[in-house]
Order: sequence, then structure tokens, then C-alpha cells
Amino acid sequence: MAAVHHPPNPPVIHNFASSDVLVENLATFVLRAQKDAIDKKGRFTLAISGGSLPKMLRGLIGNPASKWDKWQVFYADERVVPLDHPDSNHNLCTQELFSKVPIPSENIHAIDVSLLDDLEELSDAYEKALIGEFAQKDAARFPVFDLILLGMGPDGHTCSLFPGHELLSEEDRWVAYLEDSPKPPPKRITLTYPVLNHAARVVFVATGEGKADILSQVLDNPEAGLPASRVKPVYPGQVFWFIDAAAGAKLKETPAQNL
Ligand SMILES: O=C1O[C@H](COP(=O)(O)O)[C@@H](O)[C@H](O)[C@H]1O
Repeated sequence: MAAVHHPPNPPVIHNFASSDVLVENLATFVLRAQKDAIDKKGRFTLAISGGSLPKMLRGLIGNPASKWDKWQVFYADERVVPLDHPDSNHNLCTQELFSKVPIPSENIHAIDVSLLDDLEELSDAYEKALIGEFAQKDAARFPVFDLILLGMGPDGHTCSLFPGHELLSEEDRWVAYLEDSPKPPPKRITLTYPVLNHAARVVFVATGEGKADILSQVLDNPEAGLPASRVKPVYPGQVFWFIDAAAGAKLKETPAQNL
């Protein structure tokens, strides 16, 4: 019998009155995903971004429902700078979240640029770390993250996947590198679309009026193919947008959908 191809689910948009309300609801959402994953498999696999996102996870700090020892955290992208550099996504996530919660350090899979100079070797090494977590345990062609947390830049980029870049058409590799990021720093490592689009859940977080124009382009005109619009996990995977009123101000429809 021929396989039935189900089209990707349309994005679910949660539009909150303020970023503080968003923070609270995002923590609830992450903890529900955590429970679901741990109940099913005993672990919670997560990929996390830098930029404005880590601060939005502050609702998890001090939350007794977080089972930190069950988290396996990877980076959705990383800038090729030392891990203690102000531009490092790992450094930012550590400052905003990981230094404030009891997560075992071995559960955080940093991309340590001090170990390898060559970017191809560095991305290969990260892909191997992912294979160690996913392919050996789940026998998967592509990893199925329980949750991927993404931001979106004012040009519509997400991870280190930028408009018009050749990496937008990567179909095979799990991890890729670039040396020509239009946003500094130029050298970066990023998860690819095959990984984003096999996740169980992908959450974009966009807040503030600075994101209003690009959010309306990404959500109201997905055919334009901006990087964030291309995140469409295969069924039954689901994309969620967590936005505040300021970011959602230019959307054609602004659903006030709470959790
Ligand atoms: O360079 C990056 O930018 C994006 C978006 O950042 P934001 O500050 O506009 O939220 C971020 O998601 C990514 O991890 C980072 O490397």
C-alpha cells in the first residue's frame, strides 16, 4: 500500500498581551513537552538558540517541575568564538539560564571551538554528538528533537540560516557551517532544515515592535520563503509561535490564543 503523505500542520500562534505573560506560558509549554517526553522515553531532548531567546526561558528558573537531570540540550546554532566570549550562544544561555538551574554540565552539549580549528571538522564533530544522542538510541535517519526553541532575526533568519544562503537547500547533513554570515560574527555552526523539520515541536519566540514587520512577512506571506517560513516539521510535528502584542501588531489576523 502506498504511503500516505500528510501535509505539514499549519503554525499555531499564541499571542500574549505582554512578554511577561509570554514568559510564564512558555515555561508551562516547555514543562508539558518535558513531561510528555520523559513519560515516553525517559529523557527530554532540546535544541536552544541564542539572541533574545534565552532570557525568555526565565520562567523555568526555580520551577520544581523541571527535571533537569533528564534534559539533553544541544544548540540550534553557535557562533565560532570561544565559549566564554560575549557573542557565544552557549555563554548567553549559561548566563541567562543554565548557571541558575541544577542541570548537570554533561547534559549540555556545547560546540567547543577551542577543540578544532577547522569548521568542517567542528560541524562533523557536532553531528557525531547528535548521532550519539539520537541515531544510536532511536535508529533515526534524522533526529527527532522533543523541542527546538528558535528566535527570528529582523531579516527573517533563524538559527544561522540566512535569506538567500546556500544552506537553505541543505537536505542531507544534520549540522553545517558557514563563514559568510551577514550578521557578525561571520563564522557559525547551525542545525539544518532536515533537523528542524523532523522535530516533534518547534517554538519560535518573537517579541517587541522590532519584529512586527518581519513577522507579518513570515506568517502572512510564507510563499516568499524567508528562512523562518521554511520551518515546517513533517506531520505530526508542529510549529508554534509565541509572540507578544507588539510583535503581532502587523499580522492580518492577531489571534489571542492562550495555551
Ligand atoms: O544570530 C542569531 O540570531 C537569531 C535571532 O536573534 P534575536 O536576538 O533577534 O532573537 C538567534 O535565534 C540565533 O540563535 C543567533 O545565533
